[in-house]
Amino acid sequence: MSEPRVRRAEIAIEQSHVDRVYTRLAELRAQAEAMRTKGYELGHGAQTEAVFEQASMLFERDMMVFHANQTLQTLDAEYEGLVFGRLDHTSGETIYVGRLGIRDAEFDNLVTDWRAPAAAAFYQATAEDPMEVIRRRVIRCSGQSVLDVDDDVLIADAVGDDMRIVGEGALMAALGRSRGEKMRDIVATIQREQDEAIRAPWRGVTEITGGPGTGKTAVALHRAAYLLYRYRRQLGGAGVLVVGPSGVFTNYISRVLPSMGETNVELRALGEVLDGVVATRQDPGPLAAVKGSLRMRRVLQRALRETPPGAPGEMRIVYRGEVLRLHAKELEKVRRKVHTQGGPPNRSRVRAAETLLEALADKAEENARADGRSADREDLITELGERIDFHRFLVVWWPVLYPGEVLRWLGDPGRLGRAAKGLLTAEEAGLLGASLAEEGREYTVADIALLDELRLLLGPPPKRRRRSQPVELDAAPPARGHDGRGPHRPEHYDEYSHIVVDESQDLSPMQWRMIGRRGKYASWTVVGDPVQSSWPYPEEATQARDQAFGSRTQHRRYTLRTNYRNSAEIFDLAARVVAGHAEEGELPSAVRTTGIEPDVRMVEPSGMPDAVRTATKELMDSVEGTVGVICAMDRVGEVSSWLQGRGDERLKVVGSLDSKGLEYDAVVLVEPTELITESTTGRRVLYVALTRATQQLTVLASDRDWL
Ligand SMILES: Nc1ncnc2c1ncn2[C@@H]1O[C@H](COP(=O)(O)OP(=O)(O)OP(=O)(O)O)[C@@H](O)[C@H]1O
Repeated sequence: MSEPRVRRAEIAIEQSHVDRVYTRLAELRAQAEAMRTKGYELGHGAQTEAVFEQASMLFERDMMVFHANQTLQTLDAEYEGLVFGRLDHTSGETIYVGRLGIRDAEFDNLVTDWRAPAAAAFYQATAEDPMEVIRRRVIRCSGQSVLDVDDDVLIADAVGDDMRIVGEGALMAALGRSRGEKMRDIVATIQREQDEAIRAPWRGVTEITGGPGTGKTAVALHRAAYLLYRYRRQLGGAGVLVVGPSGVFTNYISRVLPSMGETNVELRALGEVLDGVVATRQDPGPLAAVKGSLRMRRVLQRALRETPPGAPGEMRIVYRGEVLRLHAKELEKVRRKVHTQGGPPNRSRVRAAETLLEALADKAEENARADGRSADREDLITELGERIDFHRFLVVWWPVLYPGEVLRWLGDPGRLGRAAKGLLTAEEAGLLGASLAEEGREYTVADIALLDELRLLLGPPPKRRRRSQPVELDAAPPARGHDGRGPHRPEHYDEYSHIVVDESQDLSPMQWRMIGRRGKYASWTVVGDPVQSSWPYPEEATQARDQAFGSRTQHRRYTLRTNYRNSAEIFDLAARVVAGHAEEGELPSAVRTTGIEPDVRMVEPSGMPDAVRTATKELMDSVEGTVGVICAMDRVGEVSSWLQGRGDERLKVVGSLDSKGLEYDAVVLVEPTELITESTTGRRVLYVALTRATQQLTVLASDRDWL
């Protein structure tokens, strides 16, 4: 038979199996529906009501509805190709691998879940170690139709006459496909080195490093799905948190887990970790470095111990006809004393009252001594402690403090000077003060870790006040879970059972503290690439990170070495830019060549708008998928205005730091030197931007300094 005919015949064979799977899926769906209906009926039938009042029956009914709903949710997930693989074993057994395990009415396997041990060979078998697999087949479907099949022969000698082989590489085909707005899952083509990291044991800390495009993000998400499948009992209830660098990024990856049937994972960007605030703005590099430094913890601690603005500078209270007066300095002393005793201020008001009463008693005794009288200390403390005017003073002098307001206090040069003394340089304090003093400012991503730190240092506000004033940290509720839907957890939930941190090389020490707080009992998967780091002080971050992991002793590390994203031509240019900034062997190797070299054009600054328009149009015409225009962070608005009127879903303008983790079919990179100078880590940011394109790259530069 000719190759196309063989292919058609093999597609037809697989189609008949896929048809059986979907028929069975429909049956299972109908059964689950029926079970749900029956569950509801159990509770409502009039004659059965008395019987079902019994708690155990009600429990049974609830479980029935719950399970039926869960099954329906799994069956209804948007599967992009439910069946995607087949293994033919030496024993003659054939198994199909898919996104979900399905059995027929006789309990025989129609599809094996990709995460089940029986499916591991699909990812791990190689020609050197075939694991008794003769042929591995990738089946590509669209909806319920089989489009193509692609085979790998692992034991050539065992291929019988009736076994036909087609195709020349599912991986290359997958890599060459155009990119859409959202990342796709890679279940059908996970590579062996990736599979090892995905299936690593769940306890302790699993670190996955590798260069750009090596699949770290994909691997981390597939690992989350795998862990939830294998260890649902241990992990499912408490939940899994995935933290990414930006909202653009979490949106980009938001489809991957649902496409594998997992909807119970919370995705949050670093600017959305704290409930109640969503920050998307980035600070300039040097300012972000100050805000992220561990020294900020001391600065914040000092700041919150100061007298709040607007607090009275003097206390006067009349006791038995005598005016007792505490001056500013005396009040300060009382405040210091309360703070020195420790404990968060929002939990210390009672202590503040007691200490204040003691100071008033001292004052009364002092006055009495001067007049040759005696004063009864106990009486005074009891009487004043019950007086309404004392309490009125107390609530303004020791008010409930909110993180947002304490952070704003540091916009005052006097307060900042005192809090930062000996901790920040004058230049650092200047940057910080100017940023926090801005009128009506929105929080930046780096502020969120400071607010979270303050939340802990201040302690929770009393419940009653909190209800009436819930928005001190700003109004909008954060996006939770996929598409804003997500598991419902209490505010400031900190008991996740597993935390995945993507682009971890960029977390500041303060951000590590923020995430660490949420993972006190968690195991971790931490993904990153030191060469792409935009954080200037790695030692400090390592220290904070180790603290976040706590006493977890199991630590395993996987390194991915193949770049699946960039064409070799594009990656060569990127690698040249970081040469000298990466250790030997730290850069991955790109496996795919396209024959299209990156196009580097010299352009006068005045001609840049035209050049950007031209290059963008060319790339939009020549690729099918997305085109990204990447520029320095502070030029996003300007560059977007050059492209106004080209409204197209496929086109995105993005700042250098926001391009982390994303990818496009083609990229126009504007003024590479600006990406180096805007940041404290210069070339690494440019390296990130240069490694975003899968097919084509055009660089527009007015100088050659970056090369
Ligand atoms: N085994 C695979 N099969 C198909 N596609 C893959 C595979 N591994 C990675 N890819 C694709 O390669 C691209 C890069 O993957 P991913 O974004 O996970 O890499 P990364 O290491 O996180 O990159 P970066 O560090 O640059 O953000 C994605 O489009 C991903 O789908």
